[in-house]
Amino acid sequence: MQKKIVLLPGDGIGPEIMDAAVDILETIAKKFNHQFIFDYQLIGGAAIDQLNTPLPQQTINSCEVADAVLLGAVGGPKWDNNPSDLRPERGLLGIRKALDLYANLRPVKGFKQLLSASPLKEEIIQGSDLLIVRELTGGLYFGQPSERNADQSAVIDTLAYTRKEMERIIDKGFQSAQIRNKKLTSVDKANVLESSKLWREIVEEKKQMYPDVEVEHVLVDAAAMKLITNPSSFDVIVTENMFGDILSDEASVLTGSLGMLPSASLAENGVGLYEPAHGSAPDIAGLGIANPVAMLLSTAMMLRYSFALEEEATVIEKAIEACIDKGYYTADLAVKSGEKVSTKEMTQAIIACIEE
Ligand SMILES: NC(=O)c1ccc[n+]([C@@H]2O[C@H](COP(=O)([O-])OP(=O)(O)OC[C@H]3O[C@@H](n4cnc5c(N)ncnc54)[C@H](O)[C@@H]3O)[C@@H](O)[C@H]2O)c1
Ligand SMILES: CC(C)[C@H](C(=O)O)[C@@H](O)C(=O)O
Ligand SMILES: [Mg+2]
Repeated sequence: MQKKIVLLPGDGIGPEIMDAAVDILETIAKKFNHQFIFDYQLIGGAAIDQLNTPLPQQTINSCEVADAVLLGAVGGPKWDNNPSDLRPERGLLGIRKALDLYANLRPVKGFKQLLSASPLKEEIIQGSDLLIVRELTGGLYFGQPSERNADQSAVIDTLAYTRKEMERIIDKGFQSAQIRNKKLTSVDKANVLESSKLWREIVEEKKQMYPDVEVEHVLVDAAAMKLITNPSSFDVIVTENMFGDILSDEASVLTGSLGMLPSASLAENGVGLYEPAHGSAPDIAGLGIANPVAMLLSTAMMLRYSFALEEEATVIEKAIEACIDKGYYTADLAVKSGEKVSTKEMTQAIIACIEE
């Protein structure tokens, strides 16, 4: 199989974990006789530095004709004081919007060998396996107006959604539950927000179409609490953009580190962008110690969802698990025993397992 993949390393640890993804993809290509053609493009701070824009048109054009897109991370203190339209994060939001990547799937499944790496009690996280289905192209992130008034004495952000935007992500939530454990938790703030009231009505309407799925509504504040007191009560969580952003970082605690959480961002037309849930980790950038697992699990998701290469995806996931079983871990994981390794060493260990 021949596939063209756009690579957007971005900033901070982005290029370090992207190198890991490329090494793994080359190993998979060799083992299964595929050809992956890589097309490196700029996004985020790297693009601002070179082209004075966080999202060059060339990057959008390349993504539009690719079979899939892999993204590292964007952002960092260097650009934190830039005007809003020259922030690296604008590049990420822009590519999500340009490709209409409305459905962000963030699976949260811990490895049993890493139960002790979480600050939560092992008996609480044991058996937790959930999927956050986050709306990615609407809500507070994109609503207009979003601005300050002239004398800076007031500010407004807008939480806007159309019914259609809500319907398609809620459908994705139901469909995801159908192929998992058939339980859908819809998270909203319907006791306060008009947008959440419409959201809840749509979930109620839609549930007639998915009679095999059990549905519950949970307010976002309570959901935040339940996620770390009773995580195994969740199967699929569907929620709007901002709530999903916050809950997914919280959920990463179940796995021991934010560096373990992959994601897939999908459009209705089948286009997919794959990226770890974490950011550019400026505090450890350049040290060679970033955890590559979130990036590599995202790469496996790309093989599965965009290329239907189920076996290849499973080979990567199993190799990661085997390395964790052998005791390899990166510095972000607070495990008690094993061998602490660098990004490159972890990647090499995973490659060795794939080649076995
Ligand atoms: N998708 C993205 O590109 C994305 C996501 C989140 C944040 N950001 C951006 O990243 C920058 C830093 O944000 P932040 O510090 O709030 O969040 P962050 O996710 O970058 O880091 C939070 C903490 O987790 C650690 N961490 C994250 N990923 C790790 C990995 N793979 N291995 C080891 N440790 C890891 C970091 O070292 C840090 O201590 C900001 O500019 C932010 O806007 C980008
Ligand atoms: C960097 C930022 C714009 C982004 C978001 O909020 O969506 C990030 O936190 C994420 O979770 O992918
Ligand atoms: Mg986030």
